[in-house]
Amino acid sequence: MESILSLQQVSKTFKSGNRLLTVLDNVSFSVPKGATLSIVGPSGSGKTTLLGLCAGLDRCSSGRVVLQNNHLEKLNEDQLAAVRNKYIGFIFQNFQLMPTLTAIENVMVPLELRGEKKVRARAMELLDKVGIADRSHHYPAQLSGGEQQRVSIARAFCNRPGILFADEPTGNLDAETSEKIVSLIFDLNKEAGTTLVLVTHDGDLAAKTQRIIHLKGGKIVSDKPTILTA
Ligand SMILES: Nc1ncnc2c1ncn2[C@@H]1O[C@H](COP(=O)(O)OP(=O)(O)OP(=O)(O)O)[C@@H](O)[C@H]1O
Repeated sequence: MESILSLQQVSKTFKSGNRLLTVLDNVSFSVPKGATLSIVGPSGSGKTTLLGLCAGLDRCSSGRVVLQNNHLEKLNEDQLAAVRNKYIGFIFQNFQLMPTLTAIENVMVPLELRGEKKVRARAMELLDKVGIADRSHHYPAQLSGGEQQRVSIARAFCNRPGILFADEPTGNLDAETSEKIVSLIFDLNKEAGTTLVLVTHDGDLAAKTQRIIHLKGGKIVSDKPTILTA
């Protein structure tokens, strides 16, 4: 099956004083279009760093990241931004909404950057889909954590991304809100055929994806299909 994402021998090192810290060590895997995948592992194992490299938010020290036939290491910052805008949605654990913009404006920004027309109507449609159309004129500080996460999901889906990366999408939410957010992500995922790559500490959430990659000390220690019970 065609891959939307492929990593080949990816390593990431950081300088710490005069020492080199290897955070990702020779990581390789491919993700077929439309698949769902979780990346799990202990704190500090490199999960967030890996997601950032896959999404073109950061660059690897060696190796290759190929996303939708684009070799990310060969792109300059503007080209990377264009690839992110065209193919990628990203949901952060701490939402990362712009505090000075209302909910609807937060969703409109990426649409405007793409030069789309009727952006307000489209943003409203997305807020409606995630169930917070009635909060569209609230600023992030006036929204609960779950509501902010819904806005960030609407924003992540606004460019109809081929692939969605979510870093602990339910990490800051209570159990009930988490459940709603998870079904929202998987529903939107099914509807649009979006590939889903999640980082999570939540075993139940990981078990909902088709495959689980386990990282330890920056290396893949297992990469297996999930045994789906439902
Ligand atoms: N910019 C940086 N400079 C130096 N070290 C960094 C940098 N970013 C991350 N690291 C280190 O890389 C390691 C992996 O961090 P990362 O955030 O990817 O782990 P994680 O698996 O996502 O952890 P958690 O589950 O706690 O979020 C950590 O030891 C961290 O301190």
